[in-house]
Amino acid sequence: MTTNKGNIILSDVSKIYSNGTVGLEDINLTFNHGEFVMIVGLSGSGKSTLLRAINRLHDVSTGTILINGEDITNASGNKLHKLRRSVAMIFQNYNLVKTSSVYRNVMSGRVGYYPAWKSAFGIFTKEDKAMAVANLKRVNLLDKYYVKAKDLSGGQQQRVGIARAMMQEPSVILADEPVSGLDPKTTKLVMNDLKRLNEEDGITIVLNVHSIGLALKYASRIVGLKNGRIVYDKFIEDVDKRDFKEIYREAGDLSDNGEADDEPNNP
Ligand SMILES: Nc1ncnc2c1ncn2[C@@H]1O[C@H](COP(=O)(O)OP(=O)(O)OP(=O)(O)O)[C@@H](O)[C@H]1O
Repeated sequence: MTTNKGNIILSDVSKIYSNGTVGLEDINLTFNHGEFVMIVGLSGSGKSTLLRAINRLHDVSTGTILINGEDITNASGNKLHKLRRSVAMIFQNYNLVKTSSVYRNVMSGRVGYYPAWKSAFGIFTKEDKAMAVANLKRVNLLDKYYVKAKDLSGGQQQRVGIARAMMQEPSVILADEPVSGLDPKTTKLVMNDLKRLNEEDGITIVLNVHSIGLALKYASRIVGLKNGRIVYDKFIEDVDKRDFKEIYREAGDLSDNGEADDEPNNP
């Protein structure tokens, strides 16, 4: 039996913001189960718009997006709720409740499985509490269980964000510049956590990044955006480093291409 789990298909997707700005134009892309896709492009090229369209944080103007074989662009009610649950999101600014404990933040990833009143009172099953412990272990932060999010470093907060994402039992993780602002060593820890989830759990990962160095090091596929359009799409084995000059050239800005990152090596 074939399964669509972890597949994302965008067909003829465009996004025009209400002020007339074109966020995305004629995007046709298929991400398959288990891919680690890194989206590169200059600031304003449409990377965040793409991720927000995939989990329907905003509506697209035209086109359709299938997640696990189901159309999220027209979904509502229970169907939308279930589709969103299968797509976890990791944010640049971590999006944690800073005054809450690590445990509470991680458990909040589970609320999609509970009626609102139960999660509001923090009523979770033993199994789900055990899942929180297991996910904190996976990101090596179990010792921070009771610590408030605000007392963690940026890298630790992002890894709590990853543990929280895992509580959704997602088939897809969307990560919007999850390592921007982190130092190279911490970046490596966060990226290695994501790579491990991708390889061990087969979770499809779509990750926005400014750094070409990081994309070359971790991606199984690299997609380049410019002005809301796809200008590059290659599997890592077909990538030539020189290709990226093309993506960045027109803006005349090669300073932000990530070559200052640590050299590619095995994660
Ligand atoms: N809410 C909005 N309203 C109007 N225009 C927007 C909105 N959000 C984004 N845009 C515009 O859409 C285009 C794509 O923006 P987007 O944030 O997707 O780019 P990006 O590649 O993620 O940039 P960055 O790397 O800086 O995060 C830009 O021209 C941006 O100004």
